[in-house]
Amino acid sequence: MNTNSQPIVSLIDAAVGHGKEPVLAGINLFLHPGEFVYLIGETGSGKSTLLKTLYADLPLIAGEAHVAGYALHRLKRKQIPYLRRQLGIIFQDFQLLPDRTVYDNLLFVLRATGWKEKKHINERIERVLSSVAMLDKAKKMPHQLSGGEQQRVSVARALLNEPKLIIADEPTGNLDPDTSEEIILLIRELVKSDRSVLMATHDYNIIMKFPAPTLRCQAGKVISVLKPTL
Ligand SMILES: Nc1ncnc2c1ncn2[C@@H]1O[C@H](COP(=O)(O)OP(=O)(O)OP(=O)(O)O)[C@@H](O)[C@H]1O
Repeated sequence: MNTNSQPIVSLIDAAVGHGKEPVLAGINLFLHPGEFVYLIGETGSGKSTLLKTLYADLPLIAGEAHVAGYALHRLKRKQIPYLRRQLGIIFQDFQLLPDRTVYDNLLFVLRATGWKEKKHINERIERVLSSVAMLDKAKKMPHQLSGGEQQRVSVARALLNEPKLIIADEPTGNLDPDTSEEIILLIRELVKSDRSVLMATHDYNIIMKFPAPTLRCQAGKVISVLKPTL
C-alpha cells in the first residue's frame, strides 16, 4: 500500500468550538501529503479554533477527525504529546522562550520529546538551523534577533521532529511585507511528498503572490474558494 495516498488530515462532518456551541460545523476537509493550503476568513470566523483543534489544544465537538494517524474523536489525553510530535506548529508571535538562546530553545523541545543522545541532538539542531540560514545565530537570545529571524527559528523548531503536518497560524502577522515573503517562501519549501502545510492568514498580498488551494471560514462553515478575497 502506498501510505502517501492517505490524507494527513481528514475531517468528516466535524464541529469545532470552545464549549458546546460550535464555531464551525459540518466541516469536511482532507489534506493530502504534498499539499499547501491556505485558511482564510474574517477575524473571529474560527481559523485559530480549527487549527487548535487539529493540534488537540481544543477537543473536537462533533464528527470525526484524523490527524497524522491519530483519531481526534477518541483521543486520550496521554496521546496528545505523541500527536504533537507529528506536527510542527508556527505561531504569529513566534513563542520562543525568552530566557534562553536559540540553541537552547531547540534543545528544550528535543529533550521534551525524548531525545537523549548529545551527538544526535547537536546534529539535529545544526541541521534545522542551517535549513533556515540561522546557524550563525545559535548563541543569540531571542530579543537579539529581528522578528523575521525569530520566525525563522520557530520554523526550525517546527521541523525538529520531522513532522507530517505543519500548522501555521498567521505566521506573517507580525512581519513587514518583505520579511513576510521570505518566511512564506521558507514555509512553502517545507512541503514534501510526505508532508503538508495548513496556513491561516489575513495576508492578501501573500495569497496573490503565492497562489494555492484556499479554504475559507465563513458563517460557521469551512468552504473551498476558487478566487480568494479577504
Ligand atoms: N478561549 C476562548 N473561549 C471562548 N470563545 C473563544 C475563545 N477564543 C476564541 N473564541 C471565539 O471563537 C470564535 C472564533 O475565534 P478564532 O480565534 O478561532 O477566530 P480567527 O478566525 O482565528 O480570528 P483572527 O483572524 O482574529 O485570529 C470567536 O467568536 C471568538 O470570540
